[in-house]
Amino acid sequence: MSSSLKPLRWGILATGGIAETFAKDLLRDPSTRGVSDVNHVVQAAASSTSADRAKAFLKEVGAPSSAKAYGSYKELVSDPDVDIIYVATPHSHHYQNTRLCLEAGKNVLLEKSFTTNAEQAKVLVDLARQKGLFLMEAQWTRYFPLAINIRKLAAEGTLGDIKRMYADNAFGDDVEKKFDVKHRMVNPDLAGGALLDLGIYSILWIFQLLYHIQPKDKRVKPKVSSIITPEPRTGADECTTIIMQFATGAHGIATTGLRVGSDPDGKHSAGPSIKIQGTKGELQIFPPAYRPTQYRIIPNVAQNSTLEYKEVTEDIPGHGMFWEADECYRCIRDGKKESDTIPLEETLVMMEVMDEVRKQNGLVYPEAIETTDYPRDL
Ligand SMILES: NC(=O)C1=CN([C@@H]2O[C@H](COP(=O)(O)OP(=O)(O)OC[C@H]3O[C@@H](n4cnc5c(N)ncnc54)[C@H](OP(=O)(O)O)[C@@H]3O)[C@@H](O)[C@H]2O)C=CC1
Ligand SMILES: O=C1OC[C@@H](O)[C@H](O)[C@H]1O
Repeated sequence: MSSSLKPLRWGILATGGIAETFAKDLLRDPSTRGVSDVNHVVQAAASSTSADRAKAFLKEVGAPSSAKAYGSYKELVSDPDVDIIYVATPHSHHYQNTRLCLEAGKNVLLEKSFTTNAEQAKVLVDLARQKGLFLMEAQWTRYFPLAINIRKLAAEGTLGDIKRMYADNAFGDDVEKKFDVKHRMVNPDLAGGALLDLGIYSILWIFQLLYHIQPKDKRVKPKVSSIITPEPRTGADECTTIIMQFATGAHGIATTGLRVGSDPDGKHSAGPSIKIQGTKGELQIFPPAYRPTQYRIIPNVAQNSTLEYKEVTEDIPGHGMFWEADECYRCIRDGKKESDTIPLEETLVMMEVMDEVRKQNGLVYPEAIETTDYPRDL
């Protein structure tokens, strides 16, 4: 597929599960999602394991034969033909890897959660600003048309004043059977645990409505109260519940966990996992919170709401990661250094909330991955 539009030449840093999904989405024809103003190119991929691994990755995702395969991240960031790097390593590595990219003058799309703590996030944000580079946290769900529609109708007051939200993103796995103690989902050395991996989606849904669409003076860090139950083998957080009170007075209750899930039978029998409760009505979103396709609106009859009950389904033509990539394309084309949909300031506040949750519960990761020292071998 050729395009007359200027290409955005992507470098993929790491060759794991999500890197593969992302690269495949990048290579989808944009017209299948009704988009005609972007031109993504997979220019190169790097694996810290070997160049062969990067080569196999490029083949697997269907990249053009001209795409370069590197056996180290350093080689990737030195490639002058790469415009932007997608960092897809575990959370523990985000700070070191992204700093490597920024120091080399590359724009970055960084997987969630941005870093292990807010201090690291601040260093990256300051560095990107100082160097005039584009930097964005890959909160892909915010770019779904479904999420854009929900933010819009809430901002227009369709639900009335939003007073409370519940948001759950949890898996119901047999943890010991599914995750070896070294697995990134439970391994503290990789900043594993429910909070940074899954809980961030519960928090991001609450932030979209109770923070992002609010007037500027209401966009301040919420009060936070939380509890964590640790995973018995590793001490990573296994079940985490957070209550936030925002400047509007609204409450946001974010839950996450590894052992009891949002959608136990995978058929939505357990109902919605996100509830946005306004004075005129409630909007409910069905799981999974990270890739939702269905919501419904329920009128609040006690307040004579004129809202009508409505169910909406929005299918996704692929996995859905291309929408955040399209945002990167447009921002870079237009000379923007960050996205309005997840501003760096909001990423920092979300990181501060997660720091607070960890502090309240004594959850610390190893010093090597909490430090802002650079460079550091992990
Ligand atoms: N947006 C989304 O829907 C999803 C986002 N994620 C996020 O993406 C990131 C990666 O997750 P995922 O792809 O599932 O993870 P994987 O374990 O599948 O892949 C991580 C990759 O990182 C590289 N890596 C470098 N150092 C290490 C190390 N010490 N241990 C393990 N891997 C290392 C490896 O690639 P190589 O050998 O090539 O260097 C590895 O394949 C996380 O931040 C996670 O939160 C994950 C799943 C879904
Ligand atoms: O971001 C994510 O969304 C999907 C989950 O499967 C994954 O663990 C998480 O990292």
